[in-house]
Amino acid sequence: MSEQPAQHSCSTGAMPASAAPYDALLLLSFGGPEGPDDVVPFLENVTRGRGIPRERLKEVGQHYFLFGGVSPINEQNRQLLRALREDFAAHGLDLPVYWGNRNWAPYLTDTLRQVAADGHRRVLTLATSAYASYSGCRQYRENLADALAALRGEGIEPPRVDKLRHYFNHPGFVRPMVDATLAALGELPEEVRAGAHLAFTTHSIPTAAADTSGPAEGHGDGGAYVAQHLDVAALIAEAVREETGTPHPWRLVYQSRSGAPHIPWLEPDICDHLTELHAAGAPAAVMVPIGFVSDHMEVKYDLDTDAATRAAELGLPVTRAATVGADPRFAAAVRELVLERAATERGEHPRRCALGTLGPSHDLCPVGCCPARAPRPAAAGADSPYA
Ligand SMILES: CC1=C(CCC(=O)O)c2cc3nc(cc4[nH]c(cc5[nH]c(cc1n2)c(C)c5CCC(=O)O)c(CCC(=O)O)c4C)C(CCC(=O)O)=C3C
Ligand SMILES: [Fe+2]
Repeated sequence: MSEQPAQHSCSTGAMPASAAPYDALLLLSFGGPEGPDDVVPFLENVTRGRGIPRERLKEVGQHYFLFGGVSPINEQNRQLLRALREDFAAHGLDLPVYWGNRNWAPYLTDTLRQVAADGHRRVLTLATSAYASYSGCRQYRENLADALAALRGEGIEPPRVDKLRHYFNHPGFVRPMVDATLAALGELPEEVRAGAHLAFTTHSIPTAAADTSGPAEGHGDGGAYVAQHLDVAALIAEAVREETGTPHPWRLVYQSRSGAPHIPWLEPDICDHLTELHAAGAPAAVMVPIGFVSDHMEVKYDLDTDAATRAAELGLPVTRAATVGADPRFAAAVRELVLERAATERGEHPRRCALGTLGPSHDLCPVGCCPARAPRPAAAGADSPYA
């Protein structure tokens, strides 16, 4: 797919670069350890009250120690922050960008305290998860509610917080992944390239969470999480076919499973899938981590180390496509989404850009969207206890 920014853009040229009524953007992410001493406290933060088996935690700790105790995710977010600030400045959008995490410094509550101290009253949130699910959406909304409650407890009047719609099907998210898939195909030996399978991969979640992902009225169709990923996978596979003239077989597969073995999670696992592909005579595969926004630990360990080792044992040539990371097209997409939502909040009717079959996602998560097993207050949705 060629680079045609004008065609990719969903904002009209005449649209003023005004984010009003918003006065700040919050980049909200997972967080990760920055050294060996951080690993265990980080994992304690992640798993507090979440019932993850001890064996799994030891294993995950080892993944981090293999990389010197440093997760790539914080550096990825620093790069995304820079890309967003550069893009906003280049387009005359005067909107400060803050960064806060769920599980490690800079912690969300500290960031929102600073946002309030800087005098900002309406904050729009960009979460580093593109899809609907409890882990990727409502849990972040619960974290926002907790942070707002903490500020109230300190006598600080917290800002009003909204969250950008899911961006999985925005061209600024999909098109960099098309290019990355083409690049990863190009890294395969030429003689196996044309027959290569595309393994689109995302985080496995419990099937019960997948089935109830997205708005309550959509439950029953298998949930928004899988449907959204299938739409993105089909878009990328089709764009790759147009570009290469070759229809590469593809499948949506899963990785990074945790939880007790008797609880069903989404399958097949990427490693089992590679084994099956090899047994079925596939000459090669490209792993495309569409479920993730940056090349963080789930990508660097679970794909580049674990799945790559399995492929090497099998003798199956495998490459891995890059995630969008700080791609300027993704930064531009965030700007478009900010301007779109700001216009909607002002009562205007902006163009809402989306590729694929599902259409643009909702701005406000309705009541019952991606429900938690144990209900807790969640901000930035129709059931938010905050104005
Ligand atoms: C859907 C989803 C995303 C994608 C959306 C998003 O990006 O939000 C995601 C991202 C990430 N998950 C991450 C790390 C971990 N996730 C865990 C555990 C879990 N993830 C789950 C789901 C997801 N996770 C679930 C259902 C669990 C089990 C129970 C629970 O806790 O809900 C655990 C505990 C041990 C383990 O089970 O592996 C860790 C350490 C990191 C940081 C990587 C780094 O450091 O670079 C990132 C970006
Ligand atoms: Fe996770």
